[in-house]
Amino acid sequence: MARIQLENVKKKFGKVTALDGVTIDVKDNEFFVLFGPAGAGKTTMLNCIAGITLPEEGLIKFDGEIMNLVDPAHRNVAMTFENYALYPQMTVYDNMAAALRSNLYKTDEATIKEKVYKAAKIMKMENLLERLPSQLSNGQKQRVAMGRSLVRNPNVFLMDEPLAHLDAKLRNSMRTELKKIQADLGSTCIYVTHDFLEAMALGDRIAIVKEGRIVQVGSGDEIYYLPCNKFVAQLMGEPQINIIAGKMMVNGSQRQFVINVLGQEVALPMPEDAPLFAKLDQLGEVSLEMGLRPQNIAYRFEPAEGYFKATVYSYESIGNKSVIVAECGGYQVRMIAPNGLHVDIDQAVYVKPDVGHAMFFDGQSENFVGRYAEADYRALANEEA
Ligand SMILES: Nc1ncnc2c1ncn2[C@@H]1O[C@H](COP(=O)(O)OP(=O)(O)OP(=O)(O)O)[C@@H](O)[C@H]1O
Repeated sequence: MARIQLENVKKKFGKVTALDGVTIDVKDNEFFVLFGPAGAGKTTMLNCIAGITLPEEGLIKFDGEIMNLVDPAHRNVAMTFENYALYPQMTVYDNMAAALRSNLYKTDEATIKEKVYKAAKIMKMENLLERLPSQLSNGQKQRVAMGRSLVRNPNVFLMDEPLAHLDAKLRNSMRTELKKIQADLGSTCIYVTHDFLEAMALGDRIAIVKEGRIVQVGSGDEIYYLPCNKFVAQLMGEPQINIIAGKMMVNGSQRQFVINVLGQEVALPMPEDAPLFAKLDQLGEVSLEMGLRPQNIAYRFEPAEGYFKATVYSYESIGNKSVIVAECGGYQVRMIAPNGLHVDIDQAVYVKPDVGHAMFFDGQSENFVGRYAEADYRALANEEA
């Protein structure tokens, strides 16, 4: 297993810049997640590490050794592709054994058998070993592709959305299994996903990728609670964080976040947080955006003090919970609710933002300015580092 580094790696495809100076340092034995929107450059990063794609600039290092000119077969990486890449004419057993039988590894058949059965057991597919890929479901093919990586002892596992085609239940159990396997094998793993929960569950650290650049690297908690900008805050969370534009004002000794509701100024009283206010004061009276997670907006169906009247725009289940989207004075706010409520579209709902959990972004640059209880979250992030 190995430490994997990319230093200022650049890759263009024609006019498209896929990687625009990527630097990452993945520790030995780390589970490192690449998370970002489609087309951000995640797969290209894996391909550069595997040697399938040659970057125009920058270095790829394994344990400090420059690999740029080492061909893929000699990098000893195990890559699991989203499209499985199985040999159609070979049984599952032979697919899994293929790499070990190659000239490069020349493993004896008894060892191969032991390794294939061990991987098949982990992947819960001992009963599939005699089948051909055409006789497998997509989810089963995916497990074979993963199993094929597991039989090797590679420098690094590169996994490109390996669980994407599995149904939700299998995906959950495989996710737990994967993390366990990685810990047991003591392996370095670089894992691409679109799925926020998967990134949070698996990553020792997560790198946020946007337009060929690394925007932020940190533990899941660090990125979730202390996102470096609005883009990261919006990416990290399901349902997405609420963003409300406004200005911080002082009224006597009371801070207020003033927002515009249908042409009227509405002031939200802000609880005291001296370090946060000091940061905001430094900025002066600039436009801000307040980020408030859906779980930090309370709702009820009868009027109450401190609650704003809104109407239900949608009520939708997202698995084990639901999201109520409410419309209030031109704003749409997302809130978490239990499944199975009796809620009608357009009915009245009363909402109350718990602004004591807010984070703030500069309205112009969209960079993170500060948040409530920031020191506590920084301490949590340092503990995890
Ligand atoms: N072989 C190629 N030829 C031309 N353009 C490419 C090629 N491979 C990738 N690109 C482009 O490079 C950019 C990065 O692509 P990449 O596949 O790395 O993104 P990604 O983050 O993995 O996206 P997804 O999550 O959709 O797989 C995209 O704009 C893509 O269209």
